[in-house]
Amino acid sequence: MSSLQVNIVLASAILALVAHQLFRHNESYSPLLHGILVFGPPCLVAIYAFSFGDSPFDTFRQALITHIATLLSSIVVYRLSPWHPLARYPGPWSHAVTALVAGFWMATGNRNVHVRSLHERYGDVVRTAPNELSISDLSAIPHLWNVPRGPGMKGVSMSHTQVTMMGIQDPEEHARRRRPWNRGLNQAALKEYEGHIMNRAQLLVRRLEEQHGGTDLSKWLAYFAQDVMGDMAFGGVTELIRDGGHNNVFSVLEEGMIAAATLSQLPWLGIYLGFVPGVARKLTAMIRTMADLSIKRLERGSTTRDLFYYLNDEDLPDTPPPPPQQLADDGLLAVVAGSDTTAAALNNLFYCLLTNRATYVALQAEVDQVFRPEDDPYNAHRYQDMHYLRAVIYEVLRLYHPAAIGGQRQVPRNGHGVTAGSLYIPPGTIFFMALHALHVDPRYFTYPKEFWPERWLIHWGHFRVEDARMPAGKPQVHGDSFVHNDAAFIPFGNGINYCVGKGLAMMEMRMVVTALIHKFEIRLREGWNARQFPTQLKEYITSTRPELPVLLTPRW
Ligand code: HEM
Repeated sequence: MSSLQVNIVLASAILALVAHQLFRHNESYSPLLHGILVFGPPCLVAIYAFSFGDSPFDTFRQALITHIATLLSSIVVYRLSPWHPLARYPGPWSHAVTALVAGFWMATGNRNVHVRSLHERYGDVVRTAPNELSISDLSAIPHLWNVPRGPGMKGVSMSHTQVTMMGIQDPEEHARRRRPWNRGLNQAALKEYEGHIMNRAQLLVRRLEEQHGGTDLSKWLAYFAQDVMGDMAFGGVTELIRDGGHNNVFSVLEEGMIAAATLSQLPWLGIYLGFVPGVARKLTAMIRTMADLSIKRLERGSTTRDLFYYLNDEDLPDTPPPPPQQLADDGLLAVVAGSDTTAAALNNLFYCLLTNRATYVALQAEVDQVFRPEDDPYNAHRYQDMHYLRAVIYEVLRLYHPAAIGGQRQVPRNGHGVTAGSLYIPPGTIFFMALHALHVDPRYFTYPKEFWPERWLIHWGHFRVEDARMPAGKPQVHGDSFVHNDAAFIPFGNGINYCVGKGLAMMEMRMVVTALIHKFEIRLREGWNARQFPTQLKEYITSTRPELPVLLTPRW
């Protein structure tokens, strides 16, 4: 090797170490900056070698190889070193080396189960990626909700500049974008939507009455949730309950979800893929379809007060309307956050009911107490006193949380970090509140992995634990040994980013469950292996909806 070549290798290696430090201090998702840090130093070295008469192309190739090899080695060594800010937190070394491992788990749909197993092994705070913690420390969590959102949604949107409200990291900008959502989903607005939801629930019942010989309930529940969100977000673009699923514009959602979930762990990859036409086709189709629907809704104008009416500031005539791109982003968010979550929750709920006959019978008794055979079971006002129904819904949300990746946050890079109880989270750290792990933690819930709605009624003081029915095959629990910690149940999140659609979701779930239980005797199709359902349940951004074959017999 000539002395010039030695100089080239040395210079490239030193510049790579400098580039790593620059990148570490100014973490950015800008592809331009990444390009400068990766290709800039080898270019400088090539120019230097050229001045000595060396071929710039050969030098550039050699410098680039040295630069990338040194950069990667430096990153790996730093991430595993005791100087890394997250070095003190336990976790598998493979997760500390690269976020690709977390991306892999997300792509399998089993990330939550995996994270729960990591918490069982390593404790309440686990390093799940080089710069990421998962937190299930209940004393810390209440202090963490108002930390700004993490960068995951940049990957989902495949852009570092254009994200939905859920991806806005600046708290002030988020609060501004959230205002129309708050107006469009508050109690007064929900009252206006009741009629729409009732129409959809009535149509659902009528169509189910026609399904002689059985049907896949999962499909109908999804049609219901998607038609409702189509009404809310785009002024009624779909008639899935009426016409069936062919031409279902929302099927792109399901297809794009695996890519979206994976890229939420690897935002930089999502941003790069956004520049490559044809890659992540399904995700791009999902984003484009929702944008088209928003544009069509804008062109049609509003005929009714739906969520879009508020998102478009039509209730504030003196306010200029938001830019169309913002509406397209909001429409996409409404449909992803609002339809898939509710559909999955309903599907899981009926699975739990149909595999727990005693619970089904108890719920049916409550429904029959409130609604006589000749009554219409769509009166939302009367759901308020249906405590067993609420307990069943809560129990399903606890056990099978449908918004799997809720709760990602990032401590601002330019501050002092966040102290929450005994926990210190350094600046720049991304973290998740491990909702699923909390929901099934035996420190907070007795028989945590059992579907047992009675736990809520005991907790609310409706009866004593001694008088309660236990989960099948479980010994009777007495007095103080019953554990129920409400603070560990956070299905809709909390703080400034909590789920703005909670009221709508609860109204939809109450109405559909009450209507179906009131109108039908529902059984699982004979011979169907119910045990396969939980194994088919995957969590991407929202959970999947495995098939649920049922037989519905009208009761009256
Ligand atoms: C069972 C159903 C649902 C569950 C379990 C659920 C759960 C969640 C969770 C956990 C979050 C994240 C909170 C956080 O990061 O702190 C969230 C956010 C959100 N949800 Fe829901 N959700 C449901 C239904 C709905 C519905 C029907 C809508 C209606 C549009 C909706 C709209 C939203 C929106 C817009 C956000 C983002 C809020 C923000 O960024 O400020 N959700 N939801």
